Amino acid sequence: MDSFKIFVVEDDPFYGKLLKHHLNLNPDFEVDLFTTGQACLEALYRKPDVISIDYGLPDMNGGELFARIRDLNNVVPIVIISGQEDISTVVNLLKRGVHDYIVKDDNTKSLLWKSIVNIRENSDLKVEVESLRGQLEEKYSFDGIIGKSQAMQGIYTMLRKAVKSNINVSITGETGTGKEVIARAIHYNSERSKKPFMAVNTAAIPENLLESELFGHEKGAFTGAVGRKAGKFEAAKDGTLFLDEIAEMDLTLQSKILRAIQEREFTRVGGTENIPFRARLLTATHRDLEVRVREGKFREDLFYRIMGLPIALPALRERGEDILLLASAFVKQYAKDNGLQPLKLNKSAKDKLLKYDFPGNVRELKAIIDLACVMTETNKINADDIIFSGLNSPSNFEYGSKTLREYTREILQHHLEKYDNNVVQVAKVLDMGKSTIYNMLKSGELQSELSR
Ligand SMILES: Nc1ncnc2c1ncn2[C@@H]1O[C@H](COP(=O)(O)OP(=O)(O)OP(=O)(O)O)[C@@H](O)[C@H]1O
Repeated sequence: MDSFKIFVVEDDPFYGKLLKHHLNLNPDFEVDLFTTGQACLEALYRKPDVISIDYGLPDMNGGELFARIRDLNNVVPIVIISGQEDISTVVNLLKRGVHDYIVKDDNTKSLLWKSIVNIRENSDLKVEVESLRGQLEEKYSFDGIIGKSQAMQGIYTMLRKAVKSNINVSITGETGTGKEVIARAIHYNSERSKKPFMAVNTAAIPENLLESELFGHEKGAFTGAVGRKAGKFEAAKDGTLFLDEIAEMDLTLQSKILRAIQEREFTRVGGTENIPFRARLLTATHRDLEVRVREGKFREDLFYRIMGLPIALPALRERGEDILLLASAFVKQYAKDNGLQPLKLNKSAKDKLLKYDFPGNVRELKAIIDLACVMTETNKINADDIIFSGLNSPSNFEYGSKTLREYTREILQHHLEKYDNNVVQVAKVLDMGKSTIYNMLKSGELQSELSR
């Protein structure tokens, strides 16, 4: 950790040395002593991390010195040490941005120590928060979305419109096309970027728990509701709420969502209080919602409410050479994450990728590339290293007389048993959307211990 630079301005040389000696007990503290305000001002170019000022200096009082420091450096935290008689003046200085004040008595040196430790911890935290924020913004900036194809250019145009307004956005696209990536990019590039982003995959949560997950519940609302809990609508505050797989929601819940959007308020399960809904709403589905409306499975009024700005993500097979851009980025990422020498795709591997139709889209491409990086024995990835996974492999059609759906069901059933019906784990191992598995469980096509 870097040393923490402290300026102590104290005209009494004995007392100054006492403070310096005490603070120097911390090996991370680097303390400089000044006996006049002027000397401190002249040293400001050395960028102290904190300045402690004695209020009664001979050449200017603490208030003046504070003001002159602020002219030159408007961030460095300042602590003022004063006698009893100056307290009211110093308290006023707190309102003008002085960080802390300490009355001169026997406790001064330990109080100063505590105050400086506090300031330091906060500044470390600030740096951490800023860097995390930076990482998030980088990850979900438009630059983080890979793709130059004509089809993606249209998406960027819509994205630019989405980030400039507050309109609801409905994202559609096959599984694995990047709907969540787009939702995050909208949030992190909008003026709400510093506010919460709450994502809920409505298909991944059992129906009987979903209402409470979305709207929260009061204590005792149902068996197991031991305390009051805020739902995602509340936790999103004035940030962004992303409802993924919205088409899967049942009709009763759809009407509750409609009320929250229309009236901009909702109630917790088991509660009566109206809670305001202030977040921006983004939704996504891999289904054709119009068809669901025609089938009577999705409310028409809700459909129009959430539609807002529709963004329809193209399937990967419609993005031409973006396949190679994404593949190269995933190869680079894999090598970086695993501390390997740079890896490259050779021409035969690229040709093989371009001929495949990627039913699992970008997610599937990533899984194929990760596997290829494991398979290769050199720093080149060849066609042989590109293996289309069990679920989507074209060769599977050639075996026996089963349909791909039947093979999928068998593989999933096997994995569910192997992983104790842990859907999240199975989805991860097979690198497929959780919702597909949940849907097959719901429809009875798959069986878990829980549903048997
Ligand atoms: N344009 C892109 N650039 C970089 N990575 C992408 C892009 N699109 C998708 N990905 C990556 O592909 C994977 C799947 O993306 P995501 O989860 O957003 O898809 P989805 O459409 O929401 O899937 P599902 O329908 O299953 O919920 C993620 O690892 C994501 O980071």
